[in-house]
Amino acid sequence: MIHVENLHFGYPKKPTLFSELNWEAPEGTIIGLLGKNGAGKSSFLRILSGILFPLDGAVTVNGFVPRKRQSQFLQELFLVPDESYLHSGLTSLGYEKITSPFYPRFDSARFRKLLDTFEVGPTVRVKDLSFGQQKKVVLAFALSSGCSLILMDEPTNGLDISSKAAFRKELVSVIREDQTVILATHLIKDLENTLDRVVILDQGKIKLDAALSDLADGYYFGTAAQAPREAIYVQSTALGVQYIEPRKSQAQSSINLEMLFQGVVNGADFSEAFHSSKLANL
Ligand SMILES: Nc1ncnc2c1ncn2[C@@H]1O[C@H](COP(=O)(O)OP(=O)(O)OP(=O)(O)O)[C@@H](O)[C@H]1O
Repeated sequence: MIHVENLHFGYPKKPTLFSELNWEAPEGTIIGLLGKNGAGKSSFLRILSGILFPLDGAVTVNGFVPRKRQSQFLQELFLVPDESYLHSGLTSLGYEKITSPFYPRFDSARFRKLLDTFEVGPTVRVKDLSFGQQKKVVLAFALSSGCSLILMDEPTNGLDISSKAAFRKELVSVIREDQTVILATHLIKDLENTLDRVVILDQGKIKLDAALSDLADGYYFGTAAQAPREAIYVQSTALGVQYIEPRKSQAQSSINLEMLFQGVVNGADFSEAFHSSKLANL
């Protein structure tokens, strides 16, 4: 559903952000796009949305070229930006009224239910909502949009602890099997137990693109007093070490996304024991 081939992109008078970036995303997955501040996550989502244009290379989404912004493309894509863009005089229901006609599969009952779950009054004006509450209006809309591709830029930024938990719960329960969601964030822990795939963007390249199930199959995430010999990444804790090693006979462990991220950006080699995923650009 998403094909990115030899993408080259940079802002004027700035160093190149992406060069020869290749990526494919299957339909029906919840993908975490992880990267440090400034890695280019927002820019990547904007390129997929057709708001920014590649300098070179080819990008297609659902068979459409995003930069053409055709109506059939736009009605199947919803982008939740990091910053709030709601008009201050609107209420949530007013926002729904003017925006939902662009999305043929929009589910109004779900939107209202999600506003209730997120504890946002539907008739309160945007100017009287906090940043986090405004974000929840847009997240509720995105989850009700019915779009085949939903892009969320730092979705949990500004949400309190219980709202983050509510968002995670709703995300995994309302997304249909044919919908793809890309969640871009540097707040990695916020996405735990929601993702099917993880993509790590670093230094202009996709350093890891892997299904969580493959990671759990191929690697063991453990703690010990000392690192085992075969560990590919180790970090010290107050009580000893946390480590990642190729999984042998151990039962599957739960994946520590933060440690995975640190391992990847610090150059840990995930290629040897990991045949079933794509390790693009390595
Ligand atoms: N409109 C712009 N004009 C010029 N440079 C920009 C523009 N937007 C972003 N950049 C630069 O591009 C780089 C990537 O920015 P981007 O916002 O895509 O990264 P990010 O991974 O989303 O970061 P963060 O996690 O901090 O939101 C940064 O160096 C940023 O300064």
